[in-house]
Amino acid sequence: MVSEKKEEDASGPPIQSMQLGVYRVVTEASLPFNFREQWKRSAKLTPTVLRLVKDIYSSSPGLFCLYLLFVFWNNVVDSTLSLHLSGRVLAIIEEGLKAGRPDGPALFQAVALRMIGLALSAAVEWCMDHIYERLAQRSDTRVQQFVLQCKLATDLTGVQANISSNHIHERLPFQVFYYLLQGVLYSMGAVTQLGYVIRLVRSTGHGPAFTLICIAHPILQSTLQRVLWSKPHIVEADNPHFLRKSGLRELSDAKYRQDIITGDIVAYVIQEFRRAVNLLGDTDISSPHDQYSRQSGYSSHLVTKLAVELPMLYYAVNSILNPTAFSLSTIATLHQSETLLSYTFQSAFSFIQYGAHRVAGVQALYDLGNVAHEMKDGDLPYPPLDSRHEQGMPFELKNVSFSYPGTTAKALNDITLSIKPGQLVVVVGSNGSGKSTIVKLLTRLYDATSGCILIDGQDIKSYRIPDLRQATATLTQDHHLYPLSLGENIGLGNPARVDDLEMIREAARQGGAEDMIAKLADGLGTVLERPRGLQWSNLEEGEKEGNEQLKAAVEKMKKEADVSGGERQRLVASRTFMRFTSNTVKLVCVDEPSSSLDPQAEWQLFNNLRQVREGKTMIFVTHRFGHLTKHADVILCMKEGAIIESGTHEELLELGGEYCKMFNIQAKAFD
Ligand SMILES: Nc1ncnc2c1ncn2[C@@H]1O[C@H](COP(=O)(O)OP(=O)(O)OP(=O)(O)O)[C@@H](O)[C@H]1O
Repeated sequence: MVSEKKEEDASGPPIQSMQLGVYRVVTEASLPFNFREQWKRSAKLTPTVLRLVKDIYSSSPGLFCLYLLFVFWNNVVDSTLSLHLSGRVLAIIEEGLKAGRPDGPALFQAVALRMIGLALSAAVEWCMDHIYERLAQRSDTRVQQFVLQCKLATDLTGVQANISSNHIHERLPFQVFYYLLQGVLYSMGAVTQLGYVIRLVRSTGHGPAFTLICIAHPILQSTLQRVLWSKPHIVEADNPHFLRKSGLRELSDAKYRQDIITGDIVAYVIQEFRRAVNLLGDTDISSPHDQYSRQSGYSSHLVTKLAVELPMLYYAVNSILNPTAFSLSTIATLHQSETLLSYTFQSAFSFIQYGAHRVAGVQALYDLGNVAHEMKDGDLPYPPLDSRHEQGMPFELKNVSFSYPGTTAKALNDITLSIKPGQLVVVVGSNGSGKSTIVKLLTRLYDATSGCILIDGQDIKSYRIPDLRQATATLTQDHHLYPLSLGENIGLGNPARVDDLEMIREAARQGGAEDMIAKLADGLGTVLERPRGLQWSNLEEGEKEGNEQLKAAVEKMKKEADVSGGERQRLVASRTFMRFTSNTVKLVCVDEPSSSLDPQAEWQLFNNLRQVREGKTMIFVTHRFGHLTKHADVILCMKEGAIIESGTHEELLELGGEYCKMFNIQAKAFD
């Protein structure tokens, strides 16, 4: 079922949405060709093309020039030269046939020349392939470095606003460069081949009609065929039965095994899958691109097909009307030229159709470097030279409200609060009450939407961000292990001492990870999260059977060590202890890091953290009342983005409010 609907868009070209089977497809509406518009759009992309060419050139100037030379030879010179040399061989053969005696030396010379041409062409292609990969890899590395720098420099607000930048493929710039190069060369090739064909046709006494017939097929194909790839488009599967069927199919994934088995829902899943299939019926689920192409009607399909045979019809008609017009060798040469010309024109047209779209992809990559960083850096050093920060970082929050980027709901609502240097603050409250958010604002991962946060009487935004980062240690349950060695994972808590094994071991002891590291065969050298794609095999079990050597090779592949959730938390905690070795930390924020830790490990972790408390303000977010709340200088109890109670454990119990209620629920469990 196909339906098309045009939508007016205030800025940019109008868009149209259509239903193709189970997909909703939104594209730019097809407008009548407007040269000025096209020119304006292409001109906008010129700086991107120039930057792209400059980038590829700078990645290796020598290889770049050599590659251009070879590609020019291959696409422009070689094809026309091959036509000419093959044509000569055919002409000599034909003359020999007519005379009844072949001209041996001339034929030998022509064939030898054609062979030399072929050998040269193969050599150029071989070199081109090698240079292509080298040049491409150098370009990829530059792109990877650029993307890495841009992404690492992006703050959380930028990350949240730029979801699409995750899908960048490093080969894209080189592929587009190659594509543009091909486009230019195909166009040049088209001109030279056209020149050759016109000359050949003239020499046989035929006019431009035959030349037009040669290029009719590519022209008709590019104008009559509907190609979705040639325009910007969005595809979304929106058929509810198709979506349900896909969701149910995914339940066979290994990650759901345990839930499916324990839930005993196999029969339900199969029955629902069958139901979804029945409801979906014969609705087209094939690729939307194929469905879009199939929309070109039968007549355009037929016309395009017929156009391929036009030159043949021309020879046939001429052989009746004017039997001496074409010799067989001329027909063979013309047929060869016409095939080549048709292919070249087709490629040149496709370049014109897709070029702008592909360059826009590179533009999106370059735009990564222009992501506006919401987080503006200040110029005050931290800690201020004249302050009393030996005790820890002091805070003053004045009417602070905050909504996450792209949302309107207030995660924090009008918070006013004072934290003295060196205080141990414990934040408690129900899920979603804003506990983690407050920590994110104090560590300047986000800026308040309204109100202000002062450190030592100065706006948090006026301090230099790198100084604040160095003065802060965080430990949350959201931390991840890096795909690096365990030693680096811990050592990077203090990058300046990442190689100091003694310090790393001590941090591992404090974080409770010492014993688990000792159990691993590679110890601190173990890499837990191996970067994806570094080892794989496409062997089926049957292929290994009977081939002992292959089996042994597979067994030899490095098995990835794995650790439990609690052990991961211990490793991350060790990284935080390593951070303290920098002696710059004035604020420690610990956000519920103990969810997977056993009670002994949790108790040990908090004790070890309290032992390094000297000279640091400590903020703990927790759901568990016990070790921490008793030691807290102040407990903040949060609800719906606001602080509803604050005071010591005893004060809040006496108050008999929300904190007292939550404490009693936990205490009762042990009565
Ligand atoms: N990255 C985010 N984008 C949008 N909204 C968010 C984001 N993170 C949190 N929120 C929302 O902000 C509110 C406060 O969340 P926050 O994580 O601070 O709560 P919490 O008290 O720490 O909860 P929990 O006890 O469950 O960890 C919630 O409504 C949450 O849904």
